[in-house]
Amino acid sequence: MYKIALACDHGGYELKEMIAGFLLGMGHDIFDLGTNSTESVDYPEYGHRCAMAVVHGDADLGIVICGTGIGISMAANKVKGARCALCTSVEMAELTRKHNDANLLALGGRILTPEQALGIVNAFLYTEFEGGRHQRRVDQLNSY
Ligand SMILES: O=C(CO)[C@H](O)[C@H](O)COP(=O)(O)O
Repeated sequence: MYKIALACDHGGYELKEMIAGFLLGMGHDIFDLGTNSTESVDYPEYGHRCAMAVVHGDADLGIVICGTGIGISMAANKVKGARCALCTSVEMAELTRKHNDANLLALGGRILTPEQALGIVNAFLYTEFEGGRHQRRVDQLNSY
């Protein structure tokens, strides 16, 4: 079971709440970093907050959500050690775990259906990093 940090802006709030329920139902711990309503907020603060929690070991993995997933993934990736992947398909979620050892997943609350989002989250949580040649590349990412 994982401890998973969650953060969103107003565009991702409804999807965050649904994912939180899904994760709790599967027995994971969650670390909810907000926002906690549909009132307008600025996504950089939330993406940064979630990535800091993961990089500092307060959570095993993070999930960040804004309207598109783009801005909040940009914010998360500003944090050294964060490897945040914006995914729109199960295949992308599997490949970013296998190849990039992504430690944060970004989703678009205005882009994905709830069913698509849960499939992506499930794939992200249950796919392992393959290591090997990919480790060398992740090491390069981590060195910048
Ligand atoms: O997707 C996003 C960033 O990438 C934001 O959720 C979006 O820009 C918010 O827009 P608005 O203030 O019009 O609700």
